[in-house]
Amino acid sequence: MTELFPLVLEGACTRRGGKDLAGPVDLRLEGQGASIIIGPNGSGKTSLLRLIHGAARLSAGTITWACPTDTARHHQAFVFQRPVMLRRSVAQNIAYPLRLRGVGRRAALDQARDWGVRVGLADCLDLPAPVLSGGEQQKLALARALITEPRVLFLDEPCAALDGAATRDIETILADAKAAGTRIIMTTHDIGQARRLADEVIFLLHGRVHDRARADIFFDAPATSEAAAFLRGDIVQ
Ligand SMILES: Nc1ncnc2c1ncn2[C@@H]1O[C@H](COP(=O)(O)OP(=O)(O)OP(=O)(O)O)[C@@H](O)[C@H]1O
Repeated sequence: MTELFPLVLEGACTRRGGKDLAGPVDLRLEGQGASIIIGPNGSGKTSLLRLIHGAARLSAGTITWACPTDTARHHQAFVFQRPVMLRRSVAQNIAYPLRLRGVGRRAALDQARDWGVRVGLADCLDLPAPVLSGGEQQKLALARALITEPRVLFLDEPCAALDGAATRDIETILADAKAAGTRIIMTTHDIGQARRLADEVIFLLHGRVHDRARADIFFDAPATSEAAAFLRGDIVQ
């Protein structure tokens, strides 16, 4: 199996309209577990995630996977805060990435139905996807991402608009994916969620990595006063 990691960022920046959205960032990511990116509003969490995934343009520095970048991209999936639903059934939505990869209609739909059941959408598989609730749409988005068996799953605030029950279901799906070997790189505003899911925390401030530590160390004894203040709920600028 092709090795994707370590992933190494050196002086990586992304700019838009003459403004640095994130960077410069130096980061080395190994191939296991869940890295959770946290930080104040506007600190660059989404921009960094998009940059690593290849959805934002690298304006300076380098991002190097252990394999060719195209190969790494093929093994990634990205889940957005507000998933885009195709005007098709739930099962057809979940099957869509397999169809794009050339899997036949029947085989893709069979797998999609399996994934739909796994994420708790068994009763909705034949409904039009746009009628689902926010939590159900996010479960669909996860099934649609996981059906390609990505080695790396990027998630940008996947539970931001969800209630507690839907959030718990999504976190269970993510924990299962991690246990099955999927590398998770995710942003969240929710410190409790970061505590529940993180193996390591990357704390951003002004587009840069201000602190990074194993999750237990970060939450018990953050190394910087800004991270400590953020965890207390203070406004950090
Ligand atoms: N398309 C864009 N064009 C110009 N500026 C942008 C764009 N997207 C984001 N920004 C700015 O870049 C900075 C980083 O934004 P980003 O969304 O990455 O931060 P964030 O930490 O994810 O924020 P939030 O917690 O509010 O979601 C912010 O100052 C934001 O206003």
